Amino acid sequence: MGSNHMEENEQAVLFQKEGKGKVYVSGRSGSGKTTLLLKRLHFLKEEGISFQHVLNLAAYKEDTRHLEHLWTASYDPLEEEKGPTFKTIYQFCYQVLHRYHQLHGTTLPQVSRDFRLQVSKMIQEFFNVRLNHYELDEVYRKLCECKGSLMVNSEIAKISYPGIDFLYLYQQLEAYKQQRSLMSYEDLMAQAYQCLLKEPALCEQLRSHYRYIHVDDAQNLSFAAYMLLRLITDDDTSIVLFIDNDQYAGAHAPYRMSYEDFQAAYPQVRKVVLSQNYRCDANIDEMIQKFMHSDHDFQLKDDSVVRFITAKDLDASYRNALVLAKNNPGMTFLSREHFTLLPLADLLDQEGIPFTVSDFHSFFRDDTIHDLIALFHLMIDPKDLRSFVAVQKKIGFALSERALGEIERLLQRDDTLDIYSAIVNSSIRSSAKNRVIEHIEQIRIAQRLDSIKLLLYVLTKLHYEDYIKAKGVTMRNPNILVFATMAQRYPDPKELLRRLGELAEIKDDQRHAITLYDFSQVKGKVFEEACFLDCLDAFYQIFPDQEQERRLLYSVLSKVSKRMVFLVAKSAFMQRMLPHAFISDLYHLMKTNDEAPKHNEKKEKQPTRSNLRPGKRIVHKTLGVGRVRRVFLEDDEIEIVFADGIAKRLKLSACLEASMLAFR
Ligand SMILES: Nc1ncnc2c1ncn2[C@@H]1O[C@H](COP(=O)(O)OP(=O)(O)OP(=O)(O)O)[C@@H](O)[C@H]1O
Repeated sequence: MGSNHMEENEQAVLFQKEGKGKVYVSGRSGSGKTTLLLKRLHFLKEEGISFQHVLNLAAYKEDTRHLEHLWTASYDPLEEEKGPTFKTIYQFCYQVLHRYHQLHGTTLPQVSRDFRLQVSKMIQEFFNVRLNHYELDEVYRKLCECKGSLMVNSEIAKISYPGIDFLYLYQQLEAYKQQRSLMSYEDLMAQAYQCLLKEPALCEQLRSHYRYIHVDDAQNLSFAAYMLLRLITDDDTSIVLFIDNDQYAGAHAPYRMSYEDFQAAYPQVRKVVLSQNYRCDANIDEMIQKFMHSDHDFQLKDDSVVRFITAKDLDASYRNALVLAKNNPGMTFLSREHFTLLPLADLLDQEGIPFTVSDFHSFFRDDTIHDLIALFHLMIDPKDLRSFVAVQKKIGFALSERALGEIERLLQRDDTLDIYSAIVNSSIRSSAKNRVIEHIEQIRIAQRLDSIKLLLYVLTKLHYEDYIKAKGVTMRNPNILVFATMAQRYPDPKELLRRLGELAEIKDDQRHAITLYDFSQVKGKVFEEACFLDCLDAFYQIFPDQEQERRLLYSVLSKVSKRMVFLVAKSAFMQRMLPHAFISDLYHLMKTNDEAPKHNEKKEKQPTRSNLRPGKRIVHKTLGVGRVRRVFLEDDEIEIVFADGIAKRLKLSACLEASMLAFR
């Protein structure tokens, strides 16, 4: 009661006559920030302020739609009046740039979402360094940060990354974009700011037009965006940030604006702190608060709102999801990675259970999957020249274009030949021929293998694994595990290919009951009941920076109000799987709660090779506090994520012998 009353008093700053002032509204997920924003807009309307002079910014398009929907539902159910408009910061910056280029008669560059591929090529070309998916992600984020934080060259030059001259890379990327008249989302914000600096008249126009600025989910803004807002505000402009710095902020160089920084930018800022969680069940709220803040005083009353279900393998885990879907038509299924939804979509489709899945076709666009499908086609049909051409270099056959041309002619002339007999009959150099001949017998035997054995065969015996390894893809990668799950489900390779073909045709726009989303699609959505499909370490290796991963999981968890289920599998594709460290944390948090006070006070045992398990909180004598992420007993290594979110691999025996580790 007391705190509610306090909050009301604090909120009153948002409802002063004429609604002026600068306010920093900070509140965790579900604390009512968006609700308060809408209430404030309604208040301004009642005060007679025209929405024309109000700029409402949100992070994503999905959020703007959600806000429009909420406004109509709460304040204008009959849709009688023109309501407030909501824009993303990117839309706003684009409009600023558009005006600027119109004034100068220049052409506005095109916005392109992602330059990752280009950056990867540049790194290979200039520094002869091949980065895997995660390393590339890290470098790309740093590049984005340089732009979003308006860094000057001398600051960029201080960034170090093994084998890469960072400033040179940054400058090359800039030159690449400029030559092609392209820009990224970070450029959009930085350029809009720079254009306003150069064009005071445009700045003044915007300043006198927008007298009220609201930013929902302000944790997503970049530093450049904040600087831009600074330019279009004066002493009389009201600017209100609604912010939760715990939540995952998007990929476009987010800047965590603290209250102190905001205060430094604007004198006389007021602060409103919202501390309730109106959305989630109290026990879920306890769990997510403890998950984000280890010092939170954890008080759990009922752990039944959160369930963990372990299956013997990944296929069985998806079957558990199917049972949940049958019994709970209102349940939403969430996955960390987009295409890990595919095996569930397959089961739902088989059972005729209506579902909606938004574009899991990335699975079919994935290079490795493309190759595996071609390899399977080739194994089933040794005359399939198209598939052979697509993969032959990747499995070390390395036949020249000329040789392929000759094989094609031989096949056309004699339809009793398959590719391998054509190669034997051809005039191709014997060294090249022999590379294929040594496999022919086995390839013919492989035609009779079941899908899983065939997958193993192409990966190991045909050495496709060597090819993907060089690109940083291992047998534990989600795409391989999903393919293997489907292979296990459809033992006949022909049937497997047929089914994958069918699934590739499933359209995105089905309007059905059960919904399947990956984490990136959760924006602007809330759920009563959710099942987390792929809670495995192998599926969560997305951000090298674990703090980001934690924030992302927190943002998703906090959108589930009543009940959640986590699915874990013990194995996949004959490999032992581990639950992701964060899911393990949640599990231990919920399950050990009963004994927690007594148990925790007892001194933990000394760490040993057998009790150092993923999720354990430890202290390292020199590196400080951290959490065990993985233990590689065979390699005598332990991977620990330290407080700064960076994972380090250490020699396990050295740590134990020198008593470097203790449990927390
Ligand atoms: N004062 C309140 N009393 C009761 N319910 C509230 C109150 N404020 C908000 N709610 C409800 O709580 C839920 C969460 O509110 P809201 O979406 O505004 O939170 P939020 O802080 O914006 O969350 P997020 O950061 O996750 O977007 C909504 O269902 C909303 O209707």
